[in-house]
Amino acid sequence: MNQTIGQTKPTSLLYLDGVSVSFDGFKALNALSFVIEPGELRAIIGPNGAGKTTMMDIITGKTRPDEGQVFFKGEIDLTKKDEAEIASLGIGRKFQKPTVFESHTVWDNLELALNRKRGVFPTLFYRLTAEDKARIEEILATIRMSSRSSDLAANLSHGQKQWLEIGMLLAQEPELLLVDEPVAGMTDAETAETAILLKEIAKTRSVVVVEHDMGFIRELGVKVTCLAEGAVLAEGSIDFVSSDPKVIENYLGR
Ligand SMILES: Nc1ncnc2c1ncn2[C@@H]1O[C@H](COP(=O)(O)OP(=O)(O)OP(=O)(O)O)[C@@H](O)[C@H]1O
Repeated sequence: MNQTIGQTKPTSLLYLDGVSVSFDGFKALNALSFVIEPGELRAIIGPNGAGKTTMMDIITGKTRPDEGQVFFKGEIDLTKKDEAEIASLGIGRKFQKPTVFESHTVWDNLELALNRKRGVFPTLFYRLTAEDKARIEEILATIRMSSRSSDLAANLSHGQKQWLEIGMLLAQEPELLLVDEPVAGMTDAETAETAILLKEIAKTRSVVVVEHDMGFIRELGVKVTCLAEGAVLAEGSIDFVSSDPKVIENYLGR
C-alpha cells in the first residue's frame, strides 16, 4: 500500500490505492493510486487507452477492480456499491455525448433532473416549490443559460447542450462530478466558457475532468494527472507535467 496516499485517506473525498483491472489479460489499470480533495478541480490527461475511462468506470461502479481500494468521503468503500448506490451517494458522471431531452425545453430538462434526484415518479403529479424554482434559476445562471430557459433543447448548440447536461447533473447536487471530454467538438469560445463554468462549479464541489485539449487544460490552471498504461505517469502543475520527458514521450510528443 502506498504510504503517502494512505496517510491522506481520512480527509480525501476520493481515494484510489493500487487499483488494477484486467480485460482478457490486458491490464487497463495497473496499480493506479490518486486522491481528490474536497473542492478540488483536477484535470486528467493521457494517451488513448491509458485507462481514463476505465478509472471513471471503477469510481462509478460500472467496473469492479481486481485489486485495490476505492474510498469516497473517507470510509465509504465504493467497490462494495452498485452504480445506482454510488450515484445516490453524490457521484455524478457526465459522458462525452450530451444526452439531454431534445423535445423538452431547457427549463423542463432541469426540472426533470431535479425530480429524478427525489425519485418523484410520475413527474406529472409533482408541483415545484418556490425553492425548486429558485434552484433551477440558480443553475440556469451558473450554466449561463437563463435567457434560453424556454427554448427546446434540440435548438441549442453542441456546447450549450453540454452545459445543460452539466446543469442537469448539478440538480442532483453531486459532491464529486466526473466529466469526460467536455470540450470535444466545441468552438474556441465555448471551450473558454466551459473552463470558467467548471471552475465556478468546483467552488461548491469536487470536479474531475478528463480532456485531450491541452489549451483547455491550461485555461483550467489546476493540478494535472497524466495517466499512461493504467497508472499515474506524472502529477502536478500543467507546466511541470508537460515538461516531464516521460509525458512528452508517452503523450504530448505523439
Ligand atoms: N470492457 C472492456 N473490455 C475489454 N477491454 C477494455 C474494456 N474497457 C477498456 N478496455 C481496454 O482497456 C484499455 C484502457 O481503455 P480506456 O478506455 O480506459 O482508456 P482511455 O484512457 O479512456 O482512452 P481514450 O482516451 O481513448 O478514451 C484499452 O486498451 C481498452 O481497449
